[in-house]
Amino acid sequence: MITVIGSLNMDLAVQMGIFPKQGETVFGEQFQIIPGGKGANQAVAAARLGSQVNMIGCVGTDSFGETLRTVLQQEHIHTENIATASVPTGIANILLYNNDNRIIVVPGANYELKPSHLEAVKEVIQQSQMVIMQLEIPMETTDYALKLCKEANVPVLLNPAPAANFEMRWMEEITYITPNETECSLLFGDDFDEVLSKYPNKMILTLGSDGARYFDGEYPNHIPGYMTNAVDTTGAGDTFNGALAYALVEGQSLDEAVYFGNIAASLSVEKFGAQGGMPTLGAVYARLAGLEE
Ligand SMILES: Nc1ncnc2c1ncn2[C@@H]1O[C@H](COP(=O)(O)OP(=O)(O)OP(=O)(O)O)[C@@H](O)[C@H]1O
Ligand SMILES: [K+]
Repeated sequence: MITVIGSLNMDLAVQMGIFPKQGETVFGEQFQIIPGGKGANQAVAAARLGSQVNMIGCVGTDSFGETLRTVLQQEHIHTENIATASVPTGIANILLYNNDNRIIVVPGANYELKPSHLEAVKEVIQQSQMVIMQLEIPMETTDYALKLCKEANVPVLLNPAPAANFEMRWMEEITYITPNETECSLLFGDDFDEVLSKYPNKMILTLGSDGARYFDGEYPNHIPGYMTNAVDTTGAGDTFNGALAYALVEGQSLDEAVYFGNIAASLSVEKFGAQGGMPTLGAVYARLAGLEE
């Protein structure tokens, strides 16, 4: 069982041809309501590959909260440990204009996920084979989750996004950390070779279409990405994290698991949306088989 402790958001995306000025009202071209949040996305990525996934998070009592639960249930994710708070469900308001995007995130219920809730579902967390986290929940909750995992020796995969919510002292408690280049520069510095060599077999730096790198204790290791025609890279990082966790729990080596993560993420960028493009195990194996021919 993989447990994800993280955010659930409803993404509200408006596509527009004219951006409103102050005080102005304009007509938009398209509106979409899309389930998201890094926590929920990574849970879906792992579940679609066949992992048993337990989601721990917090939604509001509104209809978005209900929908987000239902969407996860349809992916066979356990939702009984998702708390409900009397504040609105987290949302991301996405304004798409002229190939540009402006995003406003209101964390809402995600910030009501408190250590007391983790304490209440402690057994589930401590019986997991791996816990996946990101940083869209309160820092005190991340602290508490790491403490519970350490107590029970549960490996933790942490995706440090958004980077501003990261604490360096967590490095000792984390088993794997998966920054992208921006997050790595911000938190650890620009000299990636040096940074990676400090955290052997622990830090996996993702490089977009170039794949990912890590230091294996002896040598730097670059696992190239799978070249494909990207339609929408939203959710690539989330797919990579979910797939990496799936593969590690299945007993793959770090090398194999990163490769598997790259392949899964490459499939995700071929389709629109974050959760929409996440592949099944069959799709990943089909691409792997194609590579072996
Ligand atoms: N254009 C692409 N083609 C193939 N694979 C890709 C592409 N973009 C991303 N990937 C895969 O997704 C992984 C994560 O991508 P990236 O390093 O951009 O993370 P990210 O910034 O967290 O992603 P995002 O925020 O776009 O979801 C990469 O390691 C790679 O495996
Ligand atoms: K996508």
